[in-house]
Amino acid sequence: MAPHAETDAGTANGGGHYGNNGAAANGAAARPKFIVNSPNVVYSDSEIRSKYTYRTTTVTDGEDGSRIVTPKETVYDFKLDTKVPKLGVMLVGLGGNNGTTVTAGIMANRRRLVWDTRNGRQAANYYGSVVMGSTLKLGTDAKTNQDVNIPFHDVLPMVHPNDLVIGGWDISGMNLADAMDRAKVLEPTLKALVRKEMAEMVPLPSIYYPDFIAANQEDRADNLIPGSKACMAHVEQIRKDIRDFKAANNLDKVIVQWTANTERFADIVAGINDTADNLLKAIEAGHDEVSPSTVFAVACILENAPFINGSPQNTFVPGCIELAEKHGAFIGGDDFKSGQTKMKSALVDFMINAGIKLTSIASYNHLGNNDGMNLSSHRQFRSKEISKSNVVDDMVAANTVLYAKDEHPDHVVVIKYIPAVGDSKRAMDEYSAEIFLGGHQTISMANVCEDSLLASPLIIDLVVIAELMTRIQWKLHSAEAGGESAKGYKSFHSVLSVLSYMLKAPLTPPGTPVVNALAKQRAALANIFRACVGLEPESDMTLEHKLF
Ligand SMILES: NC(=O)c1ccc[n+]([C@@H]2O[C@H](COP(=O)([O-])OP(=O)(O)OC[C@H]3O[C@@H](n4cnc5c(N)ncnc54)[C@H](O)[C@@H]3O)[C@@H](O)[C@H]2O)c1
Ligand SMILES: O=P([O-])([O-])O[C@@H]1[C@@H](O)[C@H](O)[C@@H](O)[C@H](O)[C@@H]1O
Repeated sequence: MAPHAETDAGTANGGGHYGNNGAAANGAAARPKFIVNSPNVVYSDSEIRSKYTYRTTTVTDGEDGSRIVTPKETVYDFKLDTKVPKLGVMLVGLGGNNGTTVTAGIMANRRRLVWDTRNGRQAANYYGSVVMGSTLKLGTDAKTNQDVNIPFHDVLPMVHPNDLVIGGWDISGMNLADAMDRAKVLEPTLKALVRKEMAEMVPLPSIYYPDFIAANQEDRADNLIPGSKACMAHVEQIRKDIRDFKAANNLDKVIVQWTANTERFADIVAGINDTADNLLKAIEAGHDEVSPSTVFAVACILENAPFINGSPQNTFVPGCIELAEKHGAFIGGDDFKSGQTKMKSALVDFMINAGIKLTSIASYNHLGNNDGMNLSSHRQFRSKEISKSNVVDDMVAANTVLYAKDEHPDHVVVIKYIPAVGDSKRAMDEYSAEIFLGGHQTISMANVCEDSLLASPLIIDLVVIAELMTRIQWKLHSAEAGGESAKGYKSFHSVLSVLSYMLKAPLTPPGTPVVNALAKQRAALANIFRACVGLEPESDMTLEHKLF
């Protein structure tokens, strides 16, 4: 049977979000899916303003060694621009497994494609995207007293992924149809339906500094901007590419995301990449310790295009973070958290918060895609080993009942390259723990992760949420703030730690703690968006079901 063409204009991806596909993408203000009935929330044609009381608890040491716990309230004013922009996303590594998969996936959803598989007809979907595939609790039904849950995408006006305009760069000049074949991720029947559109897409030439990725990547490097180490010409070319892409597609904004190969870590060198000024000088001087990903990040910061790093290398050297802060540009990273590590962060969260003393984690996987081949080189593997290992640190440190200071579970990360399995990574993990009265619990897990089908929805979430964050501003409520400085609204800090749910090694503003616990990361995301429309955090206390 021939691949099924597009379904009729069904509702698969219609309504159910702010406006219809595209309707809100022309910069028009999106119609809210719900109205908050509160004196603290004011709606206008282009904004939602809310007054939000943020309640925390400070702990101080009492005189007798006790602890004094003081509830604290900070009143904020939030301002949300409800105009959903026409958004472009430029992927570095567009021709890779993730790049081709996310591009074809958005095409399939936009056209509501249905194709044949050996298990029957398959319709396009956005499963695995927290924004498009999950819900959050809005409140309790006044009549039935039951939870009312809404699509996550409906909580605030967000770009719909069907409306994204995609482009990007790759050191491989292969068109996306051939690159999709090279990736070996998608069903032939789906590929047939998007082949024509994919074949028309060819990645822009990119910068290639051989020392930063595995030597085994050299064969595909045939689409290059001249020059094998950092220089300002590279920064300016990338900036021009962003401007040209924005103009050619009549875009309001562009977000850039690194889904290119994992690089080795860059050495942090005083006088080279430790400050913004030194980093720019180092690029001007052609210093060979500046990586391609850092050059892309600098170009995006200077072009005011949010830049997200989906790989584990330390793209955001201190000078890069300082540059983003100076320019008020947004950055986020690092390393998509797609399958094995997402499971790890959830399982460790459960075990440690259940009072089970996790004593060791053996985290092995093998995969056979090009990412795996790149990671078969030790220096690139080391970047990944770090991001996959640090993901439990906060949960362990928070439980001083189970762990003494600086005590932590043994944790080994192994990644092997086995071409035969392709993109279908096999993860095998063993979690050993001590339980009651000297007992032991061992959890052994096999987890087959189709890496690009798991990572692609994260690429979408990172883009949609990062764009939304550019439209949220805050200030201390005037009654609290007093001085002139409180009168102007500010954006969130340049480092978008709110993206942590999608990332293995969340980048946070300098000096702030890293949270890896998966439930906390998702709660932070949902509750920050609730606060933007004046709603309290979801506490799950459900006193209404307990006190009567
Ligand atoms: N589940 C996942 O797939 C997953 C999860 C976490 C992180 N990642 C990371 O995402 C990245 C991409 O994964 P993938 O499976 O798509 O890998 P891939 O090797 O298939 O694709 C990477 C692409 O980047 C290109 N490239 C390399 N250097 C470049 C440069 N300087 N400029 C432009 N393009 C460049 C390569 O030619 C290739 O097409 C990897 O770093 C991987 O570690 C993937
Ligand atoms: O599934 P996950 O741990 O989140 O992430 C994946 C790793 O398990 C795998 O080893 C690596 O090759 C991929 O690039 C990705 O990082």
